[in-house]
Amino acid sequence: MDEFSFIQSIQQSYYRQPTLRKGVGDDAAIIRPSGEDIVIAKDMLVEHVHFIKSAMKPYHIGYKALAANLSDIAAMGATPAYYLVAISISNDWSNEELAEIYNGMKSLADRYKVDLIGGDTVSGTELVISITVIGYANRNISRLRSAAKEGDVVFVTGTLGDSQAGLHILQNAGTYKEEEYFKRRHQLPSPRVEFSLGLQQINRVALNDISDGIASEAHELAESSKVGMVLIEDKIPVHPAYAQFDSNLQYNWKLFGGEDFELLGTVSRSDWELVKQRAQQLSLRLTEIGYITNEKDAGKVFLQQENGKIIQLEKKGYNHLSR
Ligand SMILES: Nc1ncnc2c1ncn2[C@@H]1O[C@H](COP(=O)(O)OP(=O)(O)OP(=O)(O)O)[C@@H](O)[C@H]1O
Ligand SMILES: Cc1ncc(C[n+]2csc(CCOP(=O)(O)O)c2C)c(N)n1
Ligand SMILES: [Mg+2]
Ligand SMILES: [Mg+2]
Ligand SMILES: [Mg+2]
Repeated sequence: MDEFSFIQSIQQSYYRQPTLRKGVGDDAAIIRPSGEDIVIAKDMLVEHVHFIKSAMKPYHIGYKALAANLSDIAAMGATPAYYLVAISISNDWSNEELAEIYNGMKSLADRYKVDLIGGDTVSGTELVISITVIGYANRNISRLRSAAKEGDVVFVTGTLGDSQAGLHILQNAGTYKEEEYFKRRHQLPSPRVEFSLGLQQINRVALNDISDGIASEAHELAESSKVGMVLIEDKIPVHPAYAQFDSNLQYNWKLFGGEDFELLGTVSRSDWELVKQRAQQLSLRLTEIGYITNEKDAGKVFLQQENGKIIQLEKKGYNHLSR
């Protein structure tokens, strides 16, 4: 298969988004938006950095690449509409494996009615997938990291540490409880798009998705909003079978592990009930894990430990350029 037949093979036979004027097949795509804010995000997945062939099937790689991007759109309170895929492919990936990568993306794209409208294809030394996702957001709502205010409730969806626990299981043979659950959380993460869209009635919710670990994302919120944040350690939600792992691993994965793609947020106490209702309607676990303090702690995150002691949390997490 050559470059042109590959592009032919990945094209959608029809598009679902009404604002599309031109999709795949010209020098660029054209969208004619209808008055909402346009939200654009990009995230890459790189072989040996984000995945290794032994832990991730091609389908998982495509799925996770799009999930990471949809997660950023969810963290902005937006409705995803389009995606573009740039892919660099090395010789050790077969046509069938490439098709499976696209099938993984397609399954999430179908679920959210997101159209593939462009991209680029090159040969390279390893597999690199760079996705751009485009969505729409209501002009009157804010989901910015800078939106947190003193007195806000700090919440998180789902459970934390699962993805790194899954990677650990995939890399260390053994017997584990709920092995399939943890592997799935690593290979097929769920972007919290429906939950985020369910909050449209609330004007102000500060949101950030957890890609690098909650400690890192909590700092991004606190810095951006110029407030302090207190997280209560024993409220940080974990799966019941998480207790099987070494306690140091548990601590590190839930705070600094990343790739859970859950949403960390803050909202006023008066809107908190509505947020809880939305999660309940989706059967999504949602936990109050802390609160926002004032500007004298600007940019700082504290952890209230199980013994009651409060320590300052380091801005530590997955960091590509830490050397
Ligand atoms: N190489 C780059 N060039 C231009 N802007 C960048 C670059 N890398 C990141 N950014 C921008 O920096 C901001 C933060 O990006 P970052 O990738 O940390 O966010 P994220 O996608 O939420 O996190 P993660 O990549 O861990 O999922 C975004 O506005 C992003 O577009
Ligand atoms: C083989 C292998 N080793 C390590 C990891 C863990 N990992 C890689 S990138 C990342 C943070 C998110 O990346 P980004 O900041 O680019 O969104 C994490 C937690 C993995 N998934 N696979
Ligand atoms: Mg990013
Ligand atoms: Mg993000
Ligand atoms: Mg991201």
